[in-house]
Amino acid sequence: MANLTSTRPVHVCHASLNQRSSRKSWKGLSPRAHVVPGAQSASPGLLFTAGTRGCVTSRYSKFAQRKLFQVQARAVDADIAAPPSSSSSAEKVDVVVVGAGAAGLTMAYTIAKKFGKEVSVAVTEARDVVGGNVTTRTEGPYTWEEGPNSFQPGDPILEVACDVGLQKDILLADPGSYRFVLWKGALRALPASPADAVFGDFLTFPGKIRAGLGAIGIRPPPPDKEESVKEFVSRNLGEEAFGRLIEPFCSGVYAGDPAKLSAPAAVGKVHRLEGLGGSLVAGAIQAGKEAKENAKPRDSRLPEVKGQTVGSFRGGLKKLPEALAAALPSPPRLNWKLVSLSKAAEGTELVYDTPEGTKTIVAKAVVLTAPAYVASEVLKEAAPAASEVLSKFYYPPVCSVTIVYPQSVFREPQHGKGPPGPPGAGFGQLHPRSQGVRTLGTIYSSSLFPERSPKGDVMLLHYIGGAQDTTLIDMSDEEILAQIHTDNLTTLLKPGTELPKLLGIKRWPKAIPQFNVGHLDLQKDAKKGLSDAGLDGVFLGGNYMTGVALGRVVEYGRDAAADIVKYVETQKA
Ligand SMILES: Cc1cc2nc3c(=O)[nH]c(=O)nc-3n(C[C@H](O)[C@H](O)[C@H](O)COP(=O)(O)OP(=O)(O)OC[C@H]3O[C@@H](n4cnc5c(N)ncnc54)[C@H](O)[C@@H]3O)c2cc1C
Ligand SMILES: C=Cc1c2[nH]c(c1C)Cc1[nH]c(c(CCC(=O)O)c1C)Cc1[nH]c(c(C)c1CCC(=O)O)Cc1[nH]c(c(C)c1C=C)C2
Repeated sequence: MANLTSTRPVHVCHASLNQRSSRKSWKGLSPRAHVVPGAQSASPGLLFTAGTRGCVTSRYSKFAQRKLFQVQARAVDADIAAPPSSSSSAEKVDVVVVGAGAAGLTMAYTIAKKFGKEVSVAVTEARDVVGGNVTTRTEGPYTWEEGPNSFQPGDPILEVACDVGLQKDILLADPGSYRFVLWKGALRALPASPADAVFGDFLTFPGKIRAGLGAIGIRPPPPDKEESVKEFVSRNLGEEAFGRLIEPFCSGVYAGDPAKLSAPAAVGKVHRLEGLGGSLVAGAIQAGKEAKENAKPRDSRLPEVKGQTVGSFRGGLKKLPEALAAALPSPPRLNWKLVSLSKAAEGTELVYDTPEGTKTIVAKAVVLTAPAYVASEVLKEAAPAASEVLSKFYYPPVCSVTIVYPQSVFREPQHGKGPPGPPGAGFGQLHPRSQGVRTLGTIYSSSLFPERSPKGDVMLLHYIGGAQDTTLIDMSDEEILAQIHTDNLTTLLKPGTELPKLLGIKRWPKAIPQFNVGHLDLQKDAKKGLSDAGLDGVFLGGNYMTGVALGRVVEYGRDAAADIVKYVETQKA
């Protein structure tokens, strides 16, 4: 059996968009294979594998290629931020955004849209595809996500989606989509509201009393140190609420370890409430008042968002990065891997490894949206202290596994809300580490977005691995599939159900940055390290700085664009 490890390099095909130096060269196909450290490895599914191993190009939709081609042609004609024809002369650009994930593309799009006349912007991307963690796949009648499965439909991400023409493609899942937690052999629906928590059977009677008293402030006072999520929640709401509610939540957002995650950094919105009102309940009332006072009129293009819904796009999440990339005045430079940064007379010099050799850009401002471990590497020479701090952000491995069972193999669950898959309503289920199931959680993909798989098929997305199970990634595809199926037999399936159809296993050797105790200090120290090295024009915009939610990185890209432009203007003055 193949034993794929986290250190396995990924060879990225180049035979797609090649959009550099000269008018002629974009058509050229470079045969050179390129190793991209930090790029994520994709294991092809056992079902649809032919010819796709290691070649990400095939996943890039023809539509997006055509769109980028059109934009490319426009950009070349207008000579917008066109790179120099000679590799020896450094190109000059006002803002370079490193990384064409959701954050970088939103940042570049916003700068171009709002400030495009005054400020030039270029996006550079190490891989041959845009989207970063957002990697939707379509094979035959199935469409599935390998990274994020959906987003919280906050106004910023919805507004950006409308701006780039996706208004009609926004999908909001059934607002009654239950989140289930496995507890003592049964799946139990997570309380959807405080009233549910009080009157439902998710917590025992003593557990409810403890949580209720703690929430109104009858609990030990905050200690004089940064608490972990486990400490903070156990102190405020009791051990039971922690184990049944918050421990699985930490898996479902960070794939993390709640004994290590920092309360102020990882669950800042809840942590803040205690300080705001003296207790969680008083703080929530105060925060509600503040939110009402600060509410802005809502953009009329945005859909109404009801209940516990989550969002995506027709065709999958990748539609957003593709639409952002297509709306840029000059397309992202794919296969441009940043290797180093240094201070230059007119700003910051960026050195790239590209299929045409080494290229250099000098920028007034640089926004690094690549992961912290990449930022650490490229800053080694120019800012050793910042580089050292950036190497400390921890990203555990996670695998995402999408499979299909026929509807007939599911048991009728005790919760009475129907089995996964239409017409059963549900978002998915989480498995606390204490419950003896290795899979972290399962998204009911075909319940959430039924048009992504044929009727009668139940498509499930599993996440497995994380901060408390780091050796999972060393297992073979067959072993991972067998583990997922065993776990499904425990939680969902009729005994004797046969192995499912496997659509794909995606290995994320470094998945999600952990906002562990000390995270806020690391963030401050990383910024200070840059400033001490004289790199004031280099901005850290990765999700380890902004927050991990997809909606949050888009919000950052949109809202921080003005600050970057302001900085550029001070440099031009
Ligand atoms: C398995 C998984 C599940 C998730 N589930 C959810 C979810 O359900 N909901 C949710 O809201 N969020 C989820 N997230 C989190 C969310 O997807 C990410 O936080 C978000 O997509 C990060 O976007 P970004 O643009 O900040 O970074 P990235 O997407 O990491 O983009 C950074 C880009 O930088 C590029 N790059 C790297 N090195 C270089 C270099 N040297 N030179 C140039 N470019 C470089 C990368 O190739 C990449 O394209 C999930 C994440 C993972 C991994
Ligand atoms: C089990 C692994 C993971 C699942 N999703 C993620 C991981 C690591 C990543 C993730 N999920 C959410 C976010 C965004 C958080 C935000 O602030 O918007 C991220 C980065 C959303 C989310 N998913 C679940 C919950 C409870 C949340 C928070 C907000 C919400 O209620 O929607 C639950 C959940 N996540 C996963 C599963 C299987 C699952 C089941 C109920 C997968």
